[in-house]
Amino acid sequence: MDLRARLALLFLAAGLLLGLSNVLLYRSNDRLVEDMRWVMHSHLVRKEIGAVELAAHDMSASMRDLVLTRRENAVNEYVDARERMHVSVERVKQLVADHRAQGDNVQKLIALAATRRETMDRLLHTQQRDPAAALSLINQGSDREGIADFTALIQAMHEIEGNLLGERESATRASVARTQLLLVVAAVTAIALLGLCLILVWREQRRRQITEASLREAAIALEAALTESRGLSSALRQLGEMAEMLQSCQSISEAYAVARATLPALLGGSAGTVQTINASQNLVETALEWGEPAIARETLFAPEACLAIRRGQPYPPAGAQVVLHCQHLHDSAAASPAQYLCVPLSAQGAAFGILHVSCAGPIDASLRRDCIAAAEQLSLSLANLRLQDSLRTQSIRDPLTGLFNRRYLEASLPRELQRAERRQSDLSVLMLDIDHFKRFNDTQGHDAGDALLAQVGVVLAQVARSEDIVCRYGGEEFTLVLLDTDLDQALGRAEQVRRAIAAIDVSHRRVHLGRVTCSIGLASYPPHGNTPADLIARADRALYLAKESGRDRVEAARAVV
Ligand SMILES: Nc1nc2c(ncn2[C@@H]2O[C@H](COP(=O)(O)OP(=O)(O)OP(=O)(O)O)[C@@H](O)[C@H]2O)c(=O)[nH]1
Repeated sequence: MDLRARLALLFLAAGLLLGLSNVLLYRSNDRLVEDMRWVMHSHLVRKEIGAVELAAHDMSASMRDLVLTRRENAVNEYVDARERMHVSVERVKQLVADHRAQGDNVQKLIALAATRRETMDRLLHTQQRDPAAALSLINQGSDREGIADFTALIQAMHEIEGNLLGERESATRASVARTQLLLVVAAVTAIALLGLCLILVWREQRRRQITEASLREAAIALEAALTESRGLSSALRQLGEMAEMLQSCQSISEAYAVARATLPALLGGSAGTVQTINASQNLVETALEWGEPAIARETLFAPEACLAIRRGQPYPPAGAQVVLHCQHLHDSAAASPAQYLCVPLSAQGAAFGILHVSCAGPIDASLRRDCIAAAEQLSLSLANLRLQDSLRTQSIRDPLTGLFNRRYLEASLPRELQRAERRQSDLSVLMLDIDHFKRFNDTQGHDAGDALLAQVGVVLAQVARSEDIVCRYGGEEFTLVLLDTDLDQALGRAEQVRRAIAAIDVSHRRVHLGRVTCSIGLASYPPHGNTPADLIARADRALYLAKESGRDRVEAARAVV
């Protein structure tokens, strides 16, 4: 039942109760008025009986006064007392008409009063005719004839009326008490109902206040949710843009450029860095950074120094008490554990780096969420690009020496020749073969042969310029494409290579295997040909000549006639 219905019911009950108590009060009041009227009536009766007695007494006194003193005014006083007694007797008669006993007494009183008047009237006549005879009658007590009966009757009537008065006063007191009780009951009931109404209204008001407070809280929560949702949608949009851009990256450096451009805005208010574990898996290196770090950090550190890398999970964990700190952060991290976050960059469950952020204040839930989401995107993209890099490397590199393979040579030599043709520049091809490699293999073992090939690869990479293309052509044969290099320059470079190979002190499993030499044949564009096949064939033939001529030497192709 709602408040309005309850209040209506309560007011109805209050109305009924107050109406009932008013009716009872009204009736009780009527009764009280009636009782009081009867009390007044008894008082009046007693007063009139007293008036009759007084008039009778005055009649006797004035008669005696007349007879004894002959005072003229005494006659008038007698007449007045006589009249008063008559009037009072008549009044008493009217007043007690409702009461049988008093009614009977009144009849006697009328008779006795009449007798008293006759006795006194006779004495008055005697006084007027013969004062001495009147005096004699007074002295004989004639004036007191019937006075005893009269007085006794008056006493009896007084007593009856006194009893009646007592009863009526008791009834009046009872009426007063009843009325008072009713008044108290009505007042208490009214106060109780009023109190109940007040309690209901107060409870309703309290309920409304609570409802309003919860509505206000809900509105605040809604506003916060909206703000968070706006922030979330903005972060999602930025993350989406970053993911889209990362997808179009073809190299890790491009991915870092995208990350450098998007992370500062996405992780607003923070400073951060993306750091990756190097190929040797022993150092974490800085790939990119932004902002002024709130906590000083190392740019190069061991992977174990980062708890996020160790645990494979963001660190510090959300809401947990931080006891340990990442060792790549300086001591200030201990004083402000909530101000930094390291999120591992991982692929197939293995961490290959971290996204680290730090703030001047505590890192809030939304920044934490965005960091984790950004790290996921970066992980996916970087892992993908690393895989692509690795596949690309596998497809163009020789796994033993790390040099380009023959496939790469066959793809790049035509391109470089075209470019040389366009630029009208020179280009030379060196074919290099290790001397008596079979013998080396046979005497030192195949593994030692592999080690030698790897060392030759290292030396060739060292002596080559950055623009040179150094390939393992196959077996123990190597090819160097020297850009912008004419025949003379190529002869010089070839000699330099030969000496470098000859200088290798070959060792395998800490065992020195002696020296090794190589033979080199070279051909140049334009003098020896203008197609890759021509240049390779002529360089190969020059190599054959070098072998034939005793090995450990450089031979140039014969000029085309
Ligand atoms: N260990 C090792 N040996 C290889 C590899 N590829 C080719 N060989 C060996 O290289 C040797 C090449 O020998 P040959 O071409 O006959 O000539 P050579 O012994 O180098 O002698 P010359 O070229 O005449 O000086 C062969 O025994 C091959 O088995 C490789 O990847 N590793």
